[in-house]
Amino acid sequence: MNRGKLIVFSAPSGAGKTTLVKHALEIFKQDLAFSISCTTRQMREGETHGKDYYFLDLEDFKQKIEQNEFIEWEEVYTNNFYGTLKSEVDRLMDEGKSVIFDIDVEGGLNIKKLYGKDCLTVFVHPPSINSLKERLRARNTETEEKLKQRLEKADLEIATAPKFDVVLWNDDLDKAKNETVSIIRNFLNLHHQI
Ligand SMILES: Nc1ncnc2c1ncn2[C@@H]1O[C@H](COP(=O)(O)OP(=O)(O)OP(=O)(O)O)[C@@H](O)[C@H]1O
Ligand SMILES: Nc1nc2c(ncn2[C@@H]2O[C@H](COP(=O)(O)O)[C@@H](O)[C@H]2O)c(=O)[nH]1
Repeated sequence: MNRGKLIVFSAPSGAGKTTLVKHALEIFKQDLAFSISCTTRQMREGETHGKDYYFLDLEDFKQKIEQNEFIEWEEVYTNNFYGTLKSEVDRLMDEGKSVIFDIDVEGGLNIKKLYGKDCLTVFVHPPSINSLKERLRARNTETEEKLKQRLEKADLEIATAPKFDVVLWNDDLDKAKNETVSIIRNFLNLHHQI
């Protein structure tokens, strides 16, 4: 069986990576699977354990770090840990799927270092910092303090864009969705009708 490839979507919070990754998963149902990360942050309304994330308490997360279960992990925001499990990626690749990741910029670049040319890194670029603020406010998932924490990192995160294989501007959402499909179709050599 052919081993799949890896596609990483990274961006500052609010740029739209989750939206675009979900679209890709709908379009490439047969070929692509989502790497479900572990996190210690609180579950949001509408999220499901084992679908959006594996929601762990800090003790369990730290145990997994000690047992070397993560390919990469980060304390992305103060007291909120996120990590990609080796077992998750192996399981999906053993099924012959390519794997798509929605992870922060450091994690994304670390995965690229590990997998090299089998991995495509996509930086989702917001039109402006102000657009991040507006989108996060409209998403209504963060307190003002958490929103500030997320926005404070955005400039530094945007500065890493040139390190990614592809920079995808997410201004007009339909256009960004179409670009997402064409980037993935090319990388996975899926030239059949979808
Ligand atoms: N092009 C766009 N125009 C306007 N709103 C958008 C656009 N793309 C995404 N959004 C909206 O912006 C909000 C943030 O998008 P999303 O949750 O996908 O971002 P994210 O990068 O995954 O953020 P986080 O890192 O915080 O999880 C969502 O409510 C989404 O519906
Ligand atoms: N380094 C990693 N970053 C991850 C992982 N899973 C998610 N994330 C990133 O964290 C922030 C915040 O996510 P949210 O769901 O709380 O809004 C965002 O940039 C995610 O992409 C991971 O396994 N490793």
